Amino acid sequence: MADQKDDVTRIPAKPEADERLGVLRGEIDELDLRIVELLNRRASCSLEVGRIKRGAGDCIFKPVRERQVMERLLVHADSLPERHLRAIYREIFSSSRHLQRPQQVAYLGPEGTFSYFAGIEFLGHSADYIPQNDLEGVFRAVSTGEAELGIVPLENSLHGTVGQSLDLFLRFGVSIQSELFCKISHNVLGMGTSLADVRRVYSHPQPLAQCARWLRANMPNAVLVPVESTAAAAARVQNEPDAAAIGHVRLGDIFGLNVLARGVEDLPDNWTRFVVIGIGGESGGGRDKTSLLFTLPDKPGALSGVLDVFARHGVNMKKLESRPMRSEKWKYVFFVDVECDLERGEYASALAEMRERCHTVRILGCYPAGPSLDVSADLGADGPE
Ligand SMILES: C=C(O[C@@H]1C=C(C(=O)O)C=C[C@H]1O)C(=O)O
Repeated sequence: MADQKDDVTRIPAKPEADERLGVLRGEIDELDLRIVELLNRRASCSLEVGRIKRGAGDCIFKPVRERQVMERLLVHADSLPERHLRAIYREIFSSSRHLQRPQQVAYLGPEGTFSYFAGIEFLGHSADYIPQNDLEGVFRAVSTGEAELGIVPLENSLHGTVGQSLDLFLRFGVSIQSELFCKISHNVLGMGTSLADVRRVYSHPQPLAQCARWLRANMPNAVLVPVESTAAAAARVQNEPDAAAIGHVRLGDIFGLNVLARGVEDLPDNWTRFVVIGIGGESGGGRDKTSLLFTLPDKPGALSGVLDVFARHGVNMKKLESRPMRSEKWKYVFFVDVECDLERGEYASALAEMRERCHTVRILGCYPAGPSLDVSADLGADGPE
């Protein structure tokens, strides 16, 4: 009781509260003007950086620099939660890049795929997102210059490599500029209101695989139909009341569908690693990962010889994958991720040794280790901190 009374006495009387609100709002108005003035000054600096980059034929997107800017500022996050500061700066960077040169980002469309949300979450709203019908379209758009950047899924924590993405690196001379890890959650969406009425479930093969057990247990009679993307599945379902799509929860808003079941992935810790592809990339320090591919002579010890080069030079290998070469049957190309910048001077002799042992070595990109982002959040349901 005493507490309640104290609470009541602490609330200022109405005229007093109004006066205080007026003062606070006056302060906010003043601060906003200063923020905008500073943002304008920042934009002018960025425009000049852009002119210098264009003069030198340099790329616009500098993920290492962006990470440095962000890390320096996060130390100062105080009343503003870190997550909010990151979101604000994601948009400042997005605007800044756009001012330097409007950026087209190709992705596997249509709007509403996980690639789309990964792009927005990482590169912000000032880029122009150009949907492509398939992953090949994303690589092609970047290699022809139709898009400055592309966003492609490379691997999933439950289902491994997206083989098609790796294969496309063999056909297109694009490089990896950055990576990001996205938490993925799947939902069943349809025009109806009950799972029991669903006869067909459309989705991309990856989500169908990631939800296989749940689907067998909860929709045993539905036929699973693989299609080009999760959002393409949602588009189809608009005209088929006895069908459902599996994908991002916000496909419901985009395509006017009901969410029939949420979080239907077989294991909740479901992450996809995406990479941002472009032509060339950022040079200089601060890059802590390298992706490369190599082909080997057909003789005993060829692969172990390359792995030995890594071991002797203290290079930590994170991933090794072989894919068919396609141009020659029963020949393979190896894709490797290592935990260092292989273009740095200290690894020059390791690279030279590798080149001696391999038929071909191609560095796909050196880039900063990527952030982990939750792209699955239903923004409407995103509560306070
Ligand atoms: C301003 C620059 O260009 C881009 C925008 C950045 C920013 O707004 O801080 C940082 C890196 C680049 O992606 C820069 O290279 O410094």
